[in-house]
Amino acid sequence: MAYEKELDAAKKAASLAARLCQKVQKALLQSDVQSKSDKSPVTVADYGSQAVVSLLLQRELSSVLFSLVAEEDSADLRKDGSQDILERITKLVNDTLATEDLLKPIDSTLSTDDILRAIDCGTSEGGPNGRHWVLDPIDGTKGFLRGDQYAVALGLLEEGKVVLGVLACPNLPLASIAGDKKNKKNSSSSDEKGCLFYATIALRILQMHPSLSHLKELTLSMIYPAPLPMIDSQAKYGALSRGDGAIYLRFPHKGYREKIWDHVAGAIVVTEAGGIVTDAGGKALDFSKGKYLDLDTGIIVANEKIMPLLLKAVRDSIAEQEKPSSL
Ligand SMILES: Nc1ncnc2c1ncn2[C@@H]1O[C@H](COP(=O)(O)O)[C@@H](OP(=O)(O)O)[C@H]1O
Ligand SMILES: [Mg+2]
Ligand SMILES: [Mg+2]
Ligand SMILES: [Mg+2]
Repeated sequence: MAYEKELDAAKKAASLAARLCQKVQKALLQSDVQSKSDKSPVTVADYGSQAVVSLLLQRELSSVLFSLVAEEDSADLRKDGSQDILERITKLVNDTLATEDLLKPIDSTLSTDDILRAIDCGTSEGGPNGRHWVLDPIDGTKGFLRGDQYAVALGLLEEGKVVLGVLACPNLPLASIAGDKKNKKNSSSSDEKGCLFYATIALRILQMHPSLSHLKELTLSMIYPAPLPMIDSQAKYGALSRGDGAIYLRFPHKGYREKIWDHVAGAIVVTEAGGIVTDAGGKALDFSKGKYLDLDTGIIVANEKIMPLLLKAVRDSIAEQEKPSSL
């Protein structure tokens, strides 16, 4: 199978990073001193997750050329007064790595400098040539803070195309989130949470992986339309890929520039499940332009039956809004 080694490494990295995030989210929710405006636990988890993925991918793949386009960088951690937070992140990463029975064990305790370096491996600009890993260490920061949905989203670009994606969604129920009673009645696992979606190009049949026991893996099939509750992060792409819903429309405010790490992993998970991801003009997303997506108006995700009608409805609606008012 193409990308087998890369997929194994990516699943392991995203699962382990998700474990780190779960630990921080649990502590955040249990903390008496928690205040809604306190963003520091998110920061710790974002940096920690990015360091874990960066370290794991490099150890498992040991390739000379390693390019990672990731959301976070270490600039703030290098400023005066950041030593405490950096030490917290370093401990968190070391503790997380120590819990894993890694094929190639991380042999020594990592220093704060090792952590800074691992985070800064993610400063690649991406682009149309070669291989680039793309990481959102915590997608859905708002959901994470609320104790709700978030995802560790990791993808691989080859010559500008997405060839692999992994979405670890620790809080996403295994059962459909569509409120579909028929679906839930037959499921003994409706209270279980934690999903790992993954796809490589042209891999449609997915298997269980025993070493990833804390996140269940899911076979993808994008078929059933149903209304979904609002959820944060690329867990939306995961939910659509398994048929919880059939349409995802994302129309940010004018001038907002979408980043590739918010869509790479989700896009391949959906397309390999038989769905389509385009911009409002019906063009496939182009991940080859660097960190940002250059797209027309918004992002539309649907299955192939609905897509033509949906695109027309979106275009009509945009045209209607742009019509000069008769008043
Ligand atoms: N005003 C805005 N419009 C659209 N997307 C935004 C936004 N502000 C932030 N985002 C991006 O949307 C992502 C969350 O997506 P969603 O809204 O689907 O949960 C955020 O990822 P992070 O949480 O990784 O920063 C962030 O990159
Ligand atoms: Mg994001
Ligand atoms: Mg993020
Ligand atoms: Mg962010």
